[in-house]
Amino acid sequence: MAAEEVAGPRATDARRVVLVTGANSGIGLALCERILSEDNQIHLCMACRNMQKAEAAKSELQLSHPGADISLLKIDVGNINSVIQAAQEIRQRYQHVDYLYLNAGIMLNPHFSLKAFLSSLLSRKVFTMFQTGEGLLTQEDWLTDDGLQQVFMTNVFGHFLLIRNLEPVLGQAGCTSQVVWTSSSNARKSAFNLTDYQHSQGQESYSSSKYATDLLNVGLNKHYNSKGLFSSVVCPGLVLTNLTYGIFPPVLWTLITPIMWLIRVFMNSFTLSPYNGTEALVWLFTQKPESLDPMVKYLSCTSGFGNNYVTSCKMDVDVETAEIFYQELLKLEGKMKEKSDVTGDHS
Ligand SMILES: NC(=O)C1=CN([C@@H]2O[C@H](COP(=O)(O)OP(=O)(O)OC[C@H]3O[C@@H](n4cnc5c(N)ncnc54)[C@H](OP(=O)(O)O)[C@@H]3O)[C@@H](O)[C@H]2O)C=CC1
Ligand SMILES: CC(C)CCC[C@@H](C)[C@H]1CC[C@H]2C3=C(CC[C@]12C)[C@@]1(C)CCC(=O)C[C@@H]1CC3
Repeated sequence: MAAEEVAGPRATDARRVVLVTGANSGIGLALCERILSEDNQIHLCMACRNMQKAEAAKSELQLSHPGADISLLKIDVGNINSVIQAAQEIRQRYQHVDYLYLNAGIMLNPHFSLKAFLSSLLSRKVFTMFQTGEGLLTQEDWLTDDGLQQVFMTNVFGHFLLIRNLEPVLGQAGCTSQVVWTSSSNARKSAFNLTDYQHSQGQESYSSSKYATDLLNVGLNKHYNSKGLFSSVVCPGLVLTNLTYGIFPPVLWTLITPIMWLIRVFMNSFTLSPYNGTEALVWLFTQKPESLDPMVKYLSCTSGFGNNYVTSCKMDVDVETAEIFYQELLKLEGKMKEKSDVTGDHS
Protein backbone atom coordinates (compact mmCIF):
# COMPACT_ATOMS: atom_id res chain seq x y z
CA MET A 1 0.00 0.00 0.00
CA ALA A 2 1.39 3.44 -0.88
CA ALA A 3 2.40 5.67 2.04
CA GLU A 4 -0.04 8.44 0.92
CA GLU A 5 -3.00 6.09 1.21
CA VAL A 6 -2.40 5.40 4.87
CA ALA A 7 -0.91 8.71 6.01
CA GLY A 8 -3.20 11.14 7.77
CA PRO A 9 -3.05 14.89 7.35
CA ARG A 10 0.26 16.44 8.34
CA ALA A 11 0.02 17.16 12.06
CA THR A 12 0.21 20.85 12.84
CA ASP A 13 2.76 22.08 15.37
CA ALA A 14 0.01 22.76 17.88
CA ARG A 15 -1.07 19.14 18.07
CA ARG A 16 0.91 16.77 20.23
CA VAL A 17 2.01 13.75 18.20
CA VAL A 18 1.61 10.35 19.87
CA LEU A 19 3.04 7.31 18.09
CA VAL A 20 2.19 3.78 19.27
CA THR A 21 3.82 0.62 17.89
CA GLY A 22 1.71 -2.56 17.87
CA ALA A 23 -1.37 -0.34 17.99
CA ASN A 24 -3.83 -2.63 16.22
CA SER A 25 -4.67 -4.98 19.09
CA GLY A 26 -4.47 -5.70 22.81
CA ILE A 27 -2.68 -3.20 25.03
CA GLY A 28 -1.65 -0.96 22.11
CA LEU A 29 -5.20 -0.53 20.83
CA ALA A 30 -6.61 0.03 24.34
CA LEU A 31 -3.88 2.63 24.90
CA CYS A 32 -4.87 4.49 21.71
CA GLU A 33 -8.50 4.50 22.84
CA ARG A 34 -7.68 5.77 26.33
CA ILE A 35 -5.27 8.46 25.14
CA LEU A 36 -7.89 9.79 22.72
CA SER A 37 -10.36 9.91 25.63
CA GLU A 38 -7.75 11.78 27.68
CA ASP A 39 -6.98 14.35 24.95
CA ASN A 40 -8.90 14.41 21.66
CA GLN A 41 -6.67 17.18 20.28
CA ILE A 42 -3.65 14.95 19.74
CA HIS A 43 -2.48 13.51 16.46
CA LEU A 44 -2.34 9.73 16.89
CA CYS A 45 -0.08 7.66 14.65
CA MET A 46 -0.79 3.93 14.79
CA ALA A 47 2.37 2.10 13.74
CA CYS A 48 1.55 -1.48 12.71
CA ARG A 49 2.94 -4.24 10.52
CA ASN A 50 -0.42 -5.45 9.14
CA MET A 51 -2.28 -2.63 7.38
CA GLN A 52 -5.54 -4.56 7.13
CA LYS A 53 -5.67 -5.04 10.90
CA ALA A 54 -4.51 -1.43 11.33
CA GLU A 55 -7.34 -0.10 9.12
CA ALA A 56 -9.88 -2.12 11.14
CA ALA A 57 -8.48 -0.79 14.44
CA LYS A 58 -8.49 2.78 13.12
CA SER A 59 -12.16 2.46 12.03
CA GLU A 60 -13.02 1.14 15.51
CA LEU A 61 -11.34 4.16 17.12
CA GLN A 62 -13.01 6.58 14.75
CA LEU A 63 -16.41 5.17 15.67
CA SER A 64 -15.81 5.79 19.38
CA HIS A 65 -13.94 9.11 18.75
CA PRO A 66 -15.48 10.79 15.69
CA GLY A 67 -13.25 13.55 14.39
CA ALA A 68 -10.11 12.12 16.00
CA ASP A 69 -6.94 12.88 14.05
CA ILE A 70 -5.49 9.43 13.37
CA SER A 71 -3.01 8.19 10.79
CA LEU A 72 -1.47 4.82 10.05
CA LEU A 73 2.14 3.93 9.51
CA LYS A 74 3.51 0.65 8.25
CA ILE A 75 6.35 -0.75 10.35
CA ASP A 76 7.68 -4.22 11.03
CA VAL A 77 9.92 -3.78 14.07
CA GLY A 78 11.31 -7.24 13.36
CA ASN A 79 12.89 -6.02 10.12
CA ILE A 80 15.73 -3.49 9.96
CA ASN A 81 14.85 -2.02 6.55
CA SER A 82 11.22 -1.60 7.54
CA VAL A 83 12.23 0.29 10.71
CA ILE A 84 14.57 2.58 8.77
CA GLN A 85 11.92 3.30 6.11
CA ALA A 86 9.25 3.94 8.74
CA ALA A 87 11.55 6.34 10.61
CA GLN A 88 12.20 8.22 7.37
CA GLU A 89 8.45 8.48 6.79
CA ILE A 90 7.90 9.77 10.34
CA ARG A 91 10.62 12.40 9.94
CA GLN A 92 8.90 13.59 6.77
CA ARG A 93 5.46 13.68 8.36
CA TYR A 94 6.23 15.32 11.72
CA GLN A 95 8.50 18.05 12.99
CA HIS A 96 8.35 16.61 16.51
CA VAL A 97 7.15 13.37 18.12
CA ASP A 98 5.98 14.06 21.67
CA TYR A 99 5.19 10.52 22.85
CA LEU A 100 6.69 7.33 21.47
CA TYR A 101 5.04 4.22 22.93
CA LEU A 102 7.26 1.22 22.17
CA ASN A 103 4.62 -1.42 22.68
CA ALA A 104 4.87 -4.00 19.87
CA GLY A 105 6.07 -7.30 21.28
CA ILE A 106 6.05 -11.05 20.82
CA MET A 107 6.46 -14.28 22.78
CA LEU A 108 7.16 -17.10 20.32
CA ASN A 109 5.50 -20.50 20.85
CA PRO A 110 5.31 -20.45 24.65
CA HIS A 111 5.20 -23.76 26.54
CA PHE A 112 3.55 -23.86 29.95
CA SER A 113 5.02 -26.20 32.58
CA LEU A 114 2.18 -27.71 34.63
CA LYS A 115 4.74 -29.46 36.84
CA ALA A 116 6.45 -26.17 37.73
CA PHE A 117 3.05 -24.55 38.28
CA LEU A 118 1.89 -27.24 40.72
CA SER A 119 5.12 -27.27 42.70
CA SER A 120 5.19 -23.43 42.95
CA LEU A 121 1.54 -23.45 44.00
CA LEU A 122 2.46 -25.35 47.14
CA SER A 123 5.55 -23.29 47.91
CA ARG A 124 6.37 -19.84 49.25
CA LYS A 125 7.05 -18.77 45.65
CA VAL A 126 3.34 -18.75 44.85
CA PHE A 127 2.92 -14.94 44.86
CA THR A 128 6.04 -14.35 42.76
CA MET A 129 4.86 -17.04 40.37
CA PHE A 130 1.47 -15.39 39.82
CA GLN A 131 3.02 -11.95 39.54
CA THR A 132 5.88 -12.74 37.18
CA GLY A 133 5.15 -16.16 35.70
CA GLU A 134 8.70 -17.08 36.79
CA GLY A 135 9.65 -20.67 35.99
CA LEU A 136 6.36 -21.45 34.23
CA LEU A 137 7.13 -20.60 30.62
CA THR A 138 9.75 -21.51 28.05
CA GLN A 139 9.68 -20.29 24.47
CA GLU A 140 11.13 -20.92 21.06
CA ASP A 141 13.00 -18.35 19.01
CA TRP A 142 14.46 -18.19 15.50
CA LEU A 143 16.53 -15.93 13.29
CA THR A 144 15.22 -12.98 11.28
CA ASP A 145 16.23 -12.33 7.66
CA ASP A 146 18.84 -9.94 9.12
CA GLY A 147 20.36 -12.84 11.09
CA LEU A 148 19.27 -11.61 14.53
CA GLN A 149 17.15 -13.44 17.12
CA GLN A 150 13.49 -12.66 16.33
CA VAL A 151 12.35 -11.87 19.88
CA PHE A 152 15.33 -9.62 20.61
CA MET A 153 14.88 -7.86 17.26
CA THR A 154 11.15 -7.26 17.76
CA ASN A 155 11.02 -6.46 21.46
CA VAL A 156 14.31 -4.56 21.77
CA PHE A 157 16.57 -3.80 18.82
CA GLY A 158 13.90 -2.76 16.28
CA HIS A 159 12.66 -0.16 18.75
CA PHE A 160 16.21 0.93 19.60
CA LEU A 161 16.87 1.52 15.88
CA LEU A 162 13.60 3.43 15.64
CA ILE A 163 14.70 5.83 18.39
CA ARG A 164 18.15 6.24 16.84
CA ASN A 165 16.63 7.03 13.43
CA LEU A 166 14.10 9.46 14.93
CA GLU A 167 16.70 11.60 16.73
CA PRO A 168 15.91 14.74 14.64
CA VAL A 169 12.25 14.71 15.73
CA LEU A 170 12.74 13.62 19.34
CA GLY A 171 13.46 16.03 22.19
CA GLN A 172 14.21 19.49 20.88
CA ALA A 173 15.14 22.56 22.93
CA GLY A 174 12.27 23.46 25.28
CA CYS A 175 10.14 20.64 23.91
CA THR A 176 10.68 17.23 25.48
CA SER A 177 9.78 13.81 24.09
CA GLN A 178 8.76 10.83 26.14
CA VAL A 179 9.57 7.24 25.19
CA VAL A 180 7.52 4.60 27.01
CA TRP A 181 8.45 0.91 26.83
CA THR A 182 5.86 -1.80 27.48
CA SER A 183 8.06 -4.07 29.56
CA SER A 184 6.89 -6.90 31.79
CA SER A 185 6.97 -8.30 35.31
CA ASN A 186 8.45 -11.34 33.52
CA ALA A 187 11.70 -9.37 32.91
CA ARG A 188 14.34 -11.25 34.91
CA LYS A 189 18.02 -10.52 35.43
CA SER A 190 18.93 -14.21 35.57
CA ALA A 191 17.38 -14.80 32.13
CA PHE A 192 19.64 -12.13 30.61
CA ASN A 193 23.30 -12.56 29.77
CA LEU A 194 25.50 -9.74 28.47
CA THR A 195 27.59 -12.21 26.47
CA ASP A 196 24.42 -13.60 24.81
CA TYR A 197 22.11 -10.57 24.96
CA GLN A 198 20.07 -11.85 21.99
CA HIS A 199 19.35 -15.00 24.01
CA SER A 200 20.33 -17.42 21.27
CA GLN A 201 21.24 -20.12 23.83
CA GLY A 202 18.34 -20.20 26.29
CA GLN A 203 14.61 -20.83 26.27
CA GLU A 204 13.45 -17.63 27.97
CA SER A 205 13.89 -15.16 25.15
CA TYR A 206 10.83 -13.15 26.27
CA SER A 207 12.07 -12.69 29.83
CA SER A 208 15.54 -11.81 28.54
CA SER A 209 14.19 -9.29 26.00
CA LYS A 210 12.06 -7.54 28.62
CA TYR A 211 15.04 -7.29 31.00
CA ALA A 212 16.96 -5.86 28.05
CA THR A 213 14.35 -3.10 27.64
CA ASP A 214 14.73 -2.23 31.33
CA LEU A 215 18.50 -1.95 30.90
CA LEU A 216 18.11 0.05 27.71
CA ASN A 217 15.76 2.46 29.46
CA VAL A 218 18.56 3.34 31.89
CA GLY A 219 21.10 3.74 29.06
CA LEU A 220 18.75 5.93 27.03
CA ASN A 221 18.09 8.25 29.95
CA LYS A 222 21.83 8.60 30.56
CA HIS A 223 22.58 9.48 26.93
CA TYR A 224 19.47 11.42 25.93
CA ASN A 225 18.06 13.32 28.94
CA SER A 226 20.30 16.30 28.18
CA LYS A 227 18.80 16.36 24.65
CA GLY A 228 15.23 16.48 26.02
CA LEU A 229 14.40 12.80 25.49
CA PHE A 230 13.12 10.84 28.50
CA SER A 231 12.45 7.12 28.70
CA SER A 232 10.20 5.13 31.07
CA VAL A 233 9.25 1.52 31.58
CA VAL A 234 5.79 0.11 32.31
CA CYS A 235 4.53 -3.31 33.43
CA PRO A 236 0.89 -3.80 32.41
CA GLY A 237 0.37 -6.88 34.64
CA LEU A 238 -1.25 -10.04 33.27
CA VAL A 239 -3.54 -9.00 30.41
CA LEU A 240 -5.61 -11.34 28.24
CA THR A 241 -4.56 -10.59 24.66
CA ASN A 242 -3.37 -12.41 21.54
CA LEU A 243 -0.03 -12.79 23.33
CA THR A 244 -1.50 -14.80 26.23
CA TYR A 245 -3.77 -16.70 23.79
CA GLY A 246 -0.50 -18.25 22.61
CA ILE A 247 -0.12 -19.81 26.10
CA PHE A 248 -3.70 -21.14 26.49
CA PRO A 249 -6.56 -20.88 23.96
CA PRO A 250 -9.15 -18.11 24.62
CA VAL A 251 -11.77 -20.65 25.73
CA LEU A 252 -9.53 -21.91 28.53
CA TRP A 253 -8.78 -18.37 29.70
CA THR A 254 -12.55 -17.71 29.74
CA LEU A 255 -13.13 -20.83 31.84
CA ILE A 256 -10.54 -19.82 34.45
CA THR A 257 -11.61 -16.16 34.55
CA PRO A 258 -13.56 -16.57 37.85
CA ILE A 259 -10.41 -18.09 39.42
CA MET A 260 -8.39 -15.14 38.16
CA TRP A 261 -10.86 -12.65 39.63
CA LEU A 262 -10.42 -14.47 42.94
CA ILE A 263 -6.61 -14.34 42.66
CA ARG A 264 -6.93 -10.60 41.93
CA VAL A 265 -8.18 -10.08 45.49
CA PHE A 266 -4.62 -10.97 46.60
CA MET A 267 -2.65 -10.01 43.46
CA ASN A 268 -3.05 -6.52 42.03
CA SER A 269 -1.04 -7.51 38.93
CA PHE A 270 -3.97 -9.50 37.46
CA THR A 271 -5.20 -6.50 35.49
CA LEU A 272 -6.70 -8.92 32.92
CA SER A 273 -8.33 -6.46 30.47
CA PRO A 274 -6.30 -4.37 28.00
CA TYR A 275 -8.09 -1.29 29.39
CA ASN A 276 -6.86 -1.99 32.94
CA GLY A 277 -3.39 -2.96 31.71
CA THR A 278 -2.85 0.46 30.14
CA GLU A 279 -3.36 2.35 33.43
CA ALA A 280 0.35 3.15 33.93
CA LEU A 281 0.86 3.91 30.22
CA VAL A 282 -1.96 6.47 30.31
CA TRP A 283 -0.74 7.87 33.65
CA LEU A 284 2.68 8.55 32.07
CA PHE A 285 0.94 10.53 29.33
CA THR A 286 -0.13 13.02 32.00
CA GLN A 287 3.26 13.30 33.76
CA LYS A 288 6.15 15.72 33.30
CA PRO A 289 8.93 13.39 32.03
CA GLU A 290 11.60 15.33 33.95
CA SER A 291 9.85 14.42 37.21
CA LEU A 292 10.08 10.65 36.62
CA ASP A 293 12.67 8.36 38.21
CA PRO A 294 14.66 6.51 35.49
CA MET A 295 15.45 3.67 37.90
CA VAL A 296 11.85 2.67 38.60
CA LYS A 297 9.20 0.75 36.67
CA TYR A 298 5.60 1.92 36.65
CA LEU A 299 3.07 -0.83 37.26
CA SER A 300 -0.59 -0.99 36.20
CA CYS A 301 -2.59 -2.51 39.06
CA THR A 302 -6.22 -3.55 39.53
CA SER A 303 -7.78 -4.16 42.94
CA GLY A 304 -10.16 -6.99 43.84
CA PHE A 305 -13.01 -4.51 43.35
CA GLY A 306 -11.78 -3.72 39.84
CA ASN A 307 -10.31 -0.27 40.60
CA ASN A 308 -7.23 0.72 38.63
CA TYR A 309 -4.18 2.47 40.05
CA VAL A 310 -0.46 2.89 39.40
CA THR A 311 2.43 1.86 41.64
CA SER A 312 6.17 1.88 41.06
CA CYS A 313 9.01 -0.43 41.98
CA LYS A 314 12.78 -0.19 41.76
CA MET A 315 14.30 -1.94 38.76
CA ASP A 316 16.77 -4.76 39.32
CA VAL A 317 19.28 -3.00 37.06
CA ASP A 318 22.78 -1.67 37.64
CA VAL A 319 24.06 1.36 35.79
CA GLU A 320 27.34 -0.23 34.65
CA THR A 321 25.61 -3.21 32.99
CA ALA A 322 23.11 -0.82 31.39
CA GLU A 323 25.98 1.20 29.90
CA ILE A 324 27.83 -1.87 28.60
CA PHE A 325 24.60 -3.13 27.01
CA TYR A 326 23.92 0.29 25.47
CA GLN A 327 27.43 0.29 23.92
CA GLU A 328 26.83 -3.27 22.62
CA LEU A 329 23.66 -2.11 20.86
CA LEU A 330 25.53 0.80 19.28
CA LYS A 331 28.16 -1.68 18.05
CA LEU A 332 25.44 -3.96 16.65
CA GLU A 333 23.82 -0.99 14.93
CA GLY A 334 27.16 -0.15 13.29
CA LYS A 335 27.69 -3.78 12.27
CA MET A 336 24.25 -4.05 10.67
CA LYS A 337 24.78 -0.76 8.84
CA GLU A 338 28.16 -1.93 7.56
CA LYS A 339 26.58 -5.19 6.39
CA SER A 340 23.88 -3.36 4.45
CA ASP A 341 26.52 -1.01 2.93
CA VAL A 342 28.56 -4.01 1.77
CA THR A 343 25.59 -5.97 0.39
CA GLY A 344 23.98 -2.82 -0.99
CA ASP A 345 20.69 -3.91 0.60
CA HIS A 346 18.94 -0.55 1.00
CA SER A 347 15.51 -1.71 -0.08
N1 LIG B 1 -0.48 -9.55 27.67
C1 LIG B 1 0.24 -9.47 28.75
O1 LIG B 1 -0.06 -10.09 29.81
C2 LIG B 1 1.45 -8.61 28.77
C3 LIG B 1 1.95 -8.02 27.63
N2 LIG B 1 3.07 -7.24 27.71
C4 LIG B 1 3.60 -6.57 26.53
O2 LIG B 1 2.62 -5.75 25.98
C5 LIG B 1 2.91 -5.49 24.61
C6 LIG B 1 1.65 -5.64 23.79
O3 LIG B 1 1.27 -7.00 23.81
P1 LIG B 1 -0.24 -7.49 23.94
O4 LIG B 1 -1.16 -6.37 23.72
O5 LIG B 1 -0.33 -8.28 25.18
O6 LIG B 1 -0.30 -8.55 22.75
P2 LIG B 1 -0.89 -8.44 21.27
O7 LIG B 1 -0.38 -9.64 20.57
O8 LIG B 1 -2.33 -8.20 21.31
O9 LIG B 1 -0.21 -7.13 20.70
C7 LIG B 1 1.08 -7.12 20.19
C8 LIG B 1 1.12 -6.05 19.12
O10 LIG B 1 2.45 -5.99 18.63
C9 LIG B 1 2.41 -6.11 17.23
N3 LIG B 1 3.63 -6.70 16.68
C10 LIG B 1 4.16 -7.90 16.94
N4 LIG B 1 5.26 -8.07 16.20
C11 LIG B 1 5.42 -6.95 15.47
C12 LIG B 1 6.36 -6.54 14.50
N5 LIG B 1 7.38 -7.32 14.13
N6 LIG B 1 6.22 -5.31 13.96
C13 LIG B 1 5.20 -4.51 14.30
N7 LIG B 1 4.26 -4.85 15.19
C14 LIG B 1 4.37 -6.06 15.76
C15 LIG B 1 1.20 -7.01 16.95
O11 LIG B 1 0.81 -6.90 15.60
P3 LIG B 1 0.01 -8.10 14.87
O12 LIG B 1 -1.42 -7.94 15.27
O13 LIG B 1 0.26 -7.83 13.43
O14 LIG B 1 0.60 -9.38 15.36
C16 LIG B 1 0.23 -6.40 17.93
O15 LIG B 1 -0.32 -5.23 17.44
C17 LIG B 1 4.03 -6.45 24.24
O16 LIG B 1 5.25 -5.77 24.23
C18 LIG B 1 4.00 -7.46 25.37
O17 LIG B 1 5.25 -8.06 25.57
C19 LIG B 1 3.71 -7.01 28.89
C20 LIG B 1 3.25 -7.58 30.03
C21 LIG B 1 2.10 -8.42 30.07
C1 LIG C 1 -5.35 -20.46 37.49
C2 LIG C 1 -4.61 -19.59 36.55
C3 LIG C 1 -4.58 -18.19 37.01
C4 LIG C 1 -3.27 -20.16 36.23
C5 LIG C 1 -2.48 -19.37 35.22
C6 LIG C 1 -1.04 -19.76 35.29
C7 LIG C 1 -0.15 -19.05 34.26
C8 LIG C 1 -0.56 -19.41 32.85
C9 LIG C 1 -0.09 -17.54 34.49
C10 LIG C 1 0.32 -17.17 35.92
C11 LIG C 1 1.10 -15.89 35.84
C12 LIG C 1 0.93 -15.44 34.40
C13 LIG C 1 1.78 -14.40 33.78
C14 LIG C 1 2.00 -14.39 32.41
C15 LIG C 1 1.44 -15.46 31.54
C16 LIG C 1 0.47 -16.40 32.22
C17 LIG C 1 0.92 -16.76 33.63
C18 LIG C 1 2.27 -17.45 33.57
C19 LIG C 1 2.91 -13.37 31.76
C20 LIG C 1 4.28 -13.99 31.67
C21 LIG C 1 2.42 -12.98 30.37
C22 LIG C 1 3.31 -12.00 29.68
C23 LIG C 1 3.94 -11.02 30.55
O1 LIG C 1 4.57 -10.11 30.03
C24 LIG C 1 3.93 -11.08 32.02
C25 LIG C 1 2.92 -12.07 32.58
C26 LIG C 1 3.22 -12.36 34.04
C27 LIG C 1 2.23 -13.30 34.67
